[in-house]
Amino acid sequence: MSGAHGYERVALIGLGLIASSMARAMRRAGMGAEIVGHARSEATREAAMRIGFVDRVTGTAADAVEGADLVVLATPVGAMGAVAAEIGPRLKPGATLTDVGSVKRAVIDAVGPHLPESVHFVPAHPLAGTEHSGPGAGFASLFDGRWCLIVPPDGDGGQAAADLAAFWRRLGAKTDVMDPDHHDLVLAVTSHAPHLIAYTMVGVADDLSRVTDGEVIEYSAAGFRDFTRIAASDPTMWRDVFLTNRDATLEILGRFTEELFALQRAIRTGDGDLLHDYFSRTRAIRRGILEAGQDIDAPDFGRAGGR
Ligand SMILES: NC(=O)C1=CN([C@@H]2O[C@H](COP(=O)(O)OP(=O)(O)OC[C@H]3O[C@@H](n4cnc5c(N)ncnc54)[C@H](O)[C@@H]3O)[C@@H](O)[C@H]2O)C=CC1
Ligand SMILES: O=C(O)C(=O)Cc1ccc(O)cc1
Repeated sequence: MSGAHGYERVALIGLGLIASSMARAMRRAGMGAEIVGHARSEATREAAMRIGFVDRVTGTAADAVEGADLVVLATPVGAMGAVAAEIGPRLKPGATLTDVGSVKRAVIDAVGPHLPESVHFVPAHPLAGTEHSGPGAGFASLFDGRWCLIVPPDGDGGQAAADLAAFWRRLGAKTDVMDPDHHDLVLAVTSHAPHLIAYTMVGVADDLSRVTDGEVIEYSAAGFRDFTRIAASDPTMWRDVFLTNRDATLEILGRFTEELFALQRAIRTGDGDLLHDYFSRTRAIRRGILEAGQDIDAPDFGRAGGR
């Protein structure tokens, strides 16, 4: 490594949306690092070279990490343990290994045991993405103004974590440090449960549209269109998120169903006050976020110009 956050060679394992966006953002920032990529399929390796966001590609993950100062696991979370087992013995002493997975405790447990003492393990999670996947889906500005959470297994992660945070800031992100279990609970509320709800709602509408001959989709209003966007997200990635963040997701979904039943009951019994109070509370939350000046991703149809 040369100087603060000056990784000279960066290896990206899994060349999809996130890895290709990172590579593009590195180039945009003028980082001179050599970018080596590994993808399992020849077609993905060829696409990465053709698009030009990597300097070279390798047929195995172990070859990609040779001599790399920073190694980024950017596969679905369920694949990370096996990749770590393969690359562990080939990692350069003093290198930093990170990941971009949406779940952190399961990744720490699956990856950590395969790493030599001489390697710094600094898990991370950029809170930015889209419903698209693959090497062609990435773009350099994906992380601009978005959080990247640095999630060291113990404590603050020391200098390696500070260097990784500085690297993410050069990619355009804001950074913060978070404890792994807290991360998984927060993300279960803000991302994982909402995705499951979107998947379910679109599934229900799809069942219904068979009955009504497509009109659910034809006349879908904005809210439902947002659900269809989210429910178009990568099936492998999201299967792995739910299987690996099982406890936190089930905890949040349990609370969600309780509240849903309470609202369902209010509708059945005609309890308009309960419904009105509930919706007033949730409206105040949204307004509070906007007044605090925080970026909200979902299009705001109440404001001119949408987003
Ligand atoms: N898509 C999103 O919006 C976000 C995703 N993430 C996380 O980033 C990671 C990557 O996600 P994306 O880039 O969106 O996925 P993607 O599907 O675009 O790319 C992942 C790539 O990894 C490859 N892969 C799977 N198993 C592999 C293995 N064993 N060895 C090598 N490559 C393998 C896949 O073929 C695919 O090309 C996931 O862990 C996800 O949880 C984090 C933030 C946002
Ligand atoms: O596209 C969307 O709305 C997202 O929610 C993107 C996203 C997906 C998974 C993550 O771990 C972080 C961000």
